[in-house]
Amino acid sequence: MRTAYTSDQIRAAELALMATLPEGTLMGRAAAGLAVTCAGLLTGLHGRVYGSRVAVLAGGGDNGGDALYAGARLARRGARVEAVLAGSRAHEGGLAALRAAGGRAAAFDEARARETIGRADLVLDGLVGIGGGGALREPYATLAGLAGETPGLVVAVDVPSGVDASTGRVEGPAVRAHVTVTFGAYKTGLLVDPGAERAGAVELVDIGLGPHLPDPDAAALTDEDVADLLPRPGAESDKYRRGVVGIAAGSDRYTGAAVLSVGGAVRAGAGMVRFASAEEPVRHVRARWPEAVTTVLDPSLVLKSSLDEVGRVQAWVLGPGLGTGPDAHAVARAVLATDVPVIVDADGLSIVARDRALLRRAAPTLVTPHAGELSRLLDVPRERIEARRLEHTRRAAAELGVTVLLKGSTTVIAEEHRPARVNTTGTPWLATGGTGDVLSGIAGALLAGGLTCYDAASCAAHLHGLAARIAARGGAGGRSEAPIAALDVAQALPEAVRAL
Ligand SMILES: NC(=O)C1=CN([C@@H]2O[C@H](COP(=O)(O)OP(=O)(O)OC[C@H]3O[C@@H](n4cnc5c(N)ncnc54)[C@H](OP(=O)(O)O)[C@@H]3O)[C@@H](O)[C@H]2O)[C@@H](O)CC1
Ligand SMILES: [K+]
Repeated sequence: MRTAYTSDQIRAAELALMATLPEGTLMGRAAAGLAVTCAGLLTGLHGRVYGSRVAVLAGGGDNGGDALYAGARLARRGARVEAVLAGSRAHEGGLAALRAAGGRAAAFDEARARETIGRADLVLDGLVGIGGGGALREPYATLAGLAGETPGLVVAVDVPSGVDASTGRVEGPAVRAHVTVTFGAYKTGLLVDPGAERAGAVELVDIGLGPHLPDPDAAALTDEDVADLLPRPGAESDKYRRGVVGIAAGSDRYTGAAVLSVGGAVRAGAGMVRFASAEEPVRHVRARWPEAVTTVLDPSLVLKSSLDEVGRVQAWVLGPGLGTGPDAHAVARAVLATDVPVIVDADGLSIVARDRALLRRAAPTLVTPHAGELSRLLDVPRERIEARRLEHTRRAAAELGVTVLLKGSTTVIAEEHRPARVNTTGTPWLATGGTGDVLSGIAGALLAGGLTCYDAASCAAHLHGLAARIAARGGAGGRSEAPIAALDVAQALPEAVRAL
């Protein structure tokens, strides 16, 4: 598991560790690790460090200190290092070390900074780290913008400046890095968009913080974690032990969403899928997935909140393509009145956004909105949700008393009193119609198989992303990615499970 922490958690751990070490030890470790990564990148570019040009953007705090000390190490190896000092003060020891190693440094001047950054092979962003707060002030903001225009490689020190290390929030200009070298532990803001996307590839430098870290603020599951969590059938398994999932999805108008959701559940290993809907979607599901046991719902029975005719299920998926009219509302009411876990997705979310009381139930509930749907659930503008994904996912979990999976470039999962889970397995090709329906089916199968909402959501997001990548590459061994359809994602699920 890749665990991540807030700035405050890191700071507390650093204080505890620093108390056991001579002064400057931690910064020395950080700068040494940073310099090794930069040297590797420069060697990759030119075959050597000697003669390459490095621009150090140094803020007034210790983040600038790290960058200056690393610049000094590169200067000692023959790099031409120029530092732009952004603050009214600069880290004294770092600045002295850089100058002693033959590097140059000058206070910010826009024309000169533009030239220095424009010709650099590598720009080291040491403007602000975990001590940053709010939108970047000048001249930091201008420097972040100039770093964005450089043809050279951009390496962020600890976090890309302008990204909130604790949340991934970005307000105003922020550095977009190719590589972020982070110290001691991952910061949550490096895993959650928009911060994650600004960070590029993240490299962790161990400075000995491990024993002092508290429970994590967030975590991303690895393939091994998911393999351990996934329910696997044993010799004794029958369909009920593997999990029977009910899917209430589709309508005469939207039949595809139902086919995709059922496909996700079948391919993710449900013991059995019971599909309940109107006549037209039932016809489509039977044609595509003969494994599913279907029931054409009688609207008059559903109005009495009765799903008895469907048979026994261990979890429900509610919503894809369901519509939002009175019949759909009656189905939602009936499903949410059951005493088994329910996933509410798509149209189901529109229904509960209008009638939140439906979410007050004793059994666990998982909601799987994208930013627009969460915006309706929380009555918060979509842009605010996009900018503060983690915060709003957590808020929804607390306010609605459910587990929340927010879809997007990095999927975030929140449940009260648990670390947020972040999924990073996806591919941009996943952003296509119907993939969310497949995800709901996968999560349904896992929930019926006995996982909690928290684990079912995390594992479903992980597998969904892996399957999408496999589908986009035309198989686990493929190198380049190509467009995919939602059904391809469902079809690639077994290969994703095999690849774990
Ligand atoms: N502690 C340790 O053991 C270790 C810490 N390490 C390193 O220290 C880093 C933390 O250092 P830190 O605490 O000095 O804060 P830091 O990130 O440099 O920011 C403060 C500076 O930024 C400025 N500034 C802030 N917000 C701003 C804004 N919006 N816009 C513009 N400026 C803004 C602020 O300006 P001021 O408010 O003073 O005017 C001040 O100059 C950490 O990320 C890691 O790299 C490693 O060496 C490993 C050991
Ligand atoms: K930085």
